[in-house]
Amino acid sequence: MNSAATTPRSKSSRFRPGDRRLKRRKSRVSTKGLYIRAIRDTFIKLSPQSAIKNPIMFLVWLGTIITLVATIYPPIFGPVTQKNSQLFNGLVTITLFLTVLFANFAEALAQGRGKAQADALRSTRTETSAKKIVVDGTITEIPSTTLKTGDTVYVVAGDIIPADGEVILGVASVDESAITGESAPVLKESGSDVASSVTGGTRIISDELIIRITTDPGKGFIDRMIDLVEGAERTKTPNEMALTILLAVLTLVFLFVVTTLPAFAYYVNSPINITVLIALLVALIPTTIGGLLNAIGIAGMDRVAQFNIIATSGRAVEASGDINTLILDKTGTITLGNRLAEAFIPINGHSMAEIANIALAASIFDDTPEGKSIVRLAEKFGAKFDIDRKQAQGVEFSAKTRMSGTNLPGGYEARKGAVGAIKSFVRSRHGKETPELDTAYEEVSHHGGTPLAVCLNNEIYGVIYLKDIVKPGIHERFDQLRRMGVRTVMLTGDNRITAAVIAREAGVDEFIAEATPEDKITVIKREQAEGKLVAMTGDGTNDAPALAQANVGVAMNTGTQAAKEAANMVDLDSDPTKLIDIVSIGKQLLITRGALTTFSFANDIAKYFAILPVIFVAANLESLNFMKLNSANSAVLSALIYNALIIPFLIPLALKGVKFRPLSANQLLQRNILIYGFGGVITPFIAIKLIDVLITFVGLT
Ligand SMILES: Nc1ncnc2c1ncn2[C@@H]1O[C@H](COP(=O)(O)OP(=O)(O)OP(=O)(O)O)[C@@H](O)[C@H]1O
Ligand SMILES: [K+]
Ligand SMILES: [Mg+2]
Repeated sequence: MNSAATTPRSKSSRFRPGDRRLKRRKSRVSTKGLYIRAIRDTFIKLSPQSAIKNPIMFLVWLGTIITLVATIYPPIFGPVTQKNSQLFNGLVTITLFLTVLFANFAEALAQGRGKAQADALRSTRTETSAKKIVVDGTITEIPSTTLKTGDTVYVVAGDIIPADGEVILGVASVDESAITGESAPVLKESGSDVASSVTGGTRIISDELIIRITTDPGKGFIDRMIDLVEGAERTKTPNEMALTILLAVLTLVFLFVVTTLPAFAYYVNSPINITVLIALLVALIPTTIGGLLNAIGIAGMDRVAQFNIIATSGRAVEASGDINTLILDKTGTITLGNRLAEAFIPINGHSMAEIANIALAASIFDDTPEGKSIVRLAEKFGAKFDIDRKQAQGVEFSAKTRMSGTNLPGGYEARKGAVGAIKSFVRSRHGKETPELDTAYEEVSHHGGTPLAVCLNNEIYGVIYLKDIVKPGIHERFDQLRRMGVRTVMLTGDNRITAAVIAREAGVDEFIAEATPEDKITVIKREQAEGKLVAMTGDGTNDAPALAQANVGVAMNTGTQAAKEAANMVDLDSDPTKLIDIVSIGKQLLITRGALTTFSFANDIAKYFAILPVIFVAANLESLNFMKLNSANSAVLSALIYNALIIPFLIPLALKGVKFRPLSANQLLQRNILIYGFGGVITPFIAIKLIDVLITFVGLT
């Protein structure tokens, strides 16, 4: 952390109480277009190269072809009976084909939104030319796609910034709506930690800038964003891999069972035909979750994108659902962050005028919002700075020194800062500390304010009260997190008392006061050593190592390139509280997948009971047919129709995610088993019975 952390970011300063600022990225595509595209992709996905990527559905696809052959030429797999009629084979074929199409459609629909977003992004990235500054200082125009890391370019109002980079000279306003969807221009200037990074594809709307390019062609932020929303880079996450393997193993087991059935059936004198065997196989293998698994993952990434967050990997999104510890800083994240000087408290017999004068002198070069507000307050008290500015020299604030000030002519040093920092400053100059200082500083701290001690050389004049307010609603959000089993740790450079007061008011579980930027990484490592997953936000260059170390590191879009590269998510709105939403989205993704897996497995039990009696009907195991389905054929068909229809039925749930409640992992598990496990067993019995009655009524079997 550095001075950047105390500067309200251009965007978070627009935070209004109660305003969640989670306006969603406006969808630039029509729903109709989305569906047309999804239907087209549904059929493209039937190609073998594409179909094989989903082994479960591929097996169904193979089964469809076999039953199709049996439909065209029924005697091919044995004598034609009523159980093996052309009509029955044909109906099974259609049902199986629909099953494959439904699964393809689910995936295509999930991908569709991302593809549409990618198209929109591509259209903003027109082929631009760049004004490259060459060694002798002259400018040559080259295509922006040939720019490399380290090149220097010149841009002027109206130009599109040709590639990602850092401003090295100039101040200008930039329209970043192409990436953030936010129309208000953002100020960019060199030297500033938070405002010096620019993104290729955005447009400069005033003044001019000189930019050093920080990415190679095709590797820029917008390129990465396109790859991501399009799903080009989507590799299966570890969780998805594990589930895919489980599903594959289950499928193999069922495949084995089903292929050994004919021998067994023959033994009990009840030969089975191939169509029924395939139907049984398809009913048993986990087609529901197999068909929806990819859609769930893609939709999770998409939900993150809708919150204006760029996640660089699906793994990060999932990890955010497993987070145990959330590290947040105080100023600007938990509090509103526009700390303003509220009062001066003179001590040691000094007057209000004296402290106001020294505070003014110590703040005259301080550009932080704190510094500026101190100047305003001091001037209200009639303080004046009548020394020639050129004779004085500013001492910039840093989170490490925790103070700032001005060196005045004649060797005078005016300083203000954290009480501990000023105490040691005064001590090093053989000044004395008084109990009055502690009284004043404790009073401010007990109000949750930040006390700044003011001194001139070795004499302390008093305390400035910087007022800061806990964001409304933050307490409830931490309560939610606690219910989800997530611990929150507040890290602040402020003193222990202030930290304790704010921590209590905000309801965080733990706080660390007088923290240096390095402490962030220490805390992360400590938590990780205990086997915990940690999430944090940051924006400064010195946050980069911690962002990289955290399991989920969210960089602010206003932050430096270093921070953005180290993080695995970038928040385009630069709202540090969004970390809380990210955790919720991740949890929802994991829960949705878990719920639908449970439902899928539970479903198969019922289908098994619907079909099994059919197979052993000749063996007089009629007692197995407790569902009293009309006929063998209608039982098989009903189970298959249910098996197909359940996929489109669950698509909305897979894409939207199951209703999310902030509960602990254990409570969630219990809830899910109850709803999706129990429901998953009951639903198909009822549905299959209904379908059986219906198809018998219309005379299909
Ligand atoms: N402009 C400033 N001049 C002098 N001292 C400052 C200034 N801004 C902050 N301080 C002091 O330095 C301390 C550390 O600042 P730092 O930015 O590291 O932490 P913070 O803003 O209090 O909390 P957080 O880390 O949550 O942002 C502050 O608590 C305050 O006492
Ligand atoms: K199934
Ligand atoms: Mg700060």
